[in-house]
Amino acid sequence: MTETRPFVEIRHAKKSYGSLEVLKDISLTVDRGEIVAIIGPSGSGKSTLLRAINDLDPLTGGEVILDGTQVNKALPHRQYEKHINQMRQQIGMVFQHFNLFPHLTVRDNVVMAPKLLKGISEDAAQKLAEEQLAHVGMLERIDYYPSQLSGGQKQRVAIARALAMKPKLMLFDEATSALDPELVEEVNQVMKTLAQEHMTMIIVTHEMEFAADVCDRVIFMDGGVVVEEGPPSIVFQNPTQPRTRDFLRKHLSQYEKEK
Ligand SMILES: Nc1ncnc2c1ncn2[C@@H]1O[C@H](COP(=O)(O)OP(=O)(O)OP(=O)(O)O)[C@@H](O)[C@H]1O
Repeated sequence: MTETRPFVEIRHAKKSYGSLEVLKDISLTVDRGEIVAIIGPSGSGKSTLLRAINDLDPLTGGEVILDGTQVNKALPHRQYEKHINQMRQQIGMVFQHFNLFPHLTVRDNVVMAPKLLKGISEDAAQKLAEEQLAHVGMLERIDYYPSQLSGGQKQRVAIARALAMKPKLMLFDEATSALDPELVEEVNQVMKTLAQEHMTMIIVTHEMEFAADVCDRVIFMDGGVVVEEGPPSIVFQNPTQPRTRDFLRKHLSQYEKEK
C-alpha cells in the first residue's frame, strides 16, 4: 500500500512566552526516512520547535502528529501522562549536554529506559545495550562511568541510549556544539551511519558542512518562522532574508576556511 500521509506533521505550531512570540504559525512535514536540518540564527526558535515535537516545550497552539497520532493531545492529566510516555518512547532525543546519569555506568545508562519503560527482561535489555553501544563504537567502554569518557564518547553513549528504545524518530538538538572541535567528527560519523540506515532525523545544527553533506532537506528559521526550505544546495545560495544571509556568511566562510 502506498503511504500518502506524512510521517511527521507540524500544523500551525505557535509558541509564546508571555508577549514573546517564539514560534509564529509553523507548518512542516517530514517523511519517513528523511533527514532534515533546522538551521538559523540564535534565538530563531529552532530548539523550541524541536522540543515541541515530543511536547517537552508544549505549544500554545497547533498540532504535532507522528505517524498518524497527535503527540500534543489535550487530555486529563493521567491520560496525558500515559499517552506522552508512549509517544516519547517513539521519539529519541539527543541534547547538547548529553544528560547521562553520572552515578550510573554506560551500561546502566543504556539499560535503564528499556527496562523501566518497556518492561523488557534484564537479559534482553543487556543484549540491547550491548548492540546499541557496539553500533556507536562504545562497547569497550560499557563498564565506565560518564566522568571517565570524553565529550564525544558521552554523546555517542547518549545516542545509544536513545536508540535502545527503538525510536521511530530521532531529534538532535545541537548534539555537537558543546564538543571540542576534534571530537565533533566521531559524533557526526554516528549520525551519518544512522542516516545511511534511513532513520528519520530532525537535526538542529550550526554545522553547514554536515547539513549539506548528510541531510535531505534544510529548513532555515528566523524570528519564529520558516524563511527558506529546500535541498541542501540552498545553503550555498543567497537567501533573501538579511539575517539568514548574515548567518550563512558567518558559517559558510568558516567552512570555506576549514576546507
Ligand atoms: N523558557 C523560556 N522562557 C522564556 N523565553 C524563552 C524560553 N525558552 C526560550 N525562550 C526564548 O525563545 C526564543 C527562541 O529560543 P530557542 O532556544 O528556541 O532559539 P534557538 O533558535 O534554538 O537559538 P540557539 O541557536 O541560540 O540555541 C529566544 O528568544 C529565547 O530567549
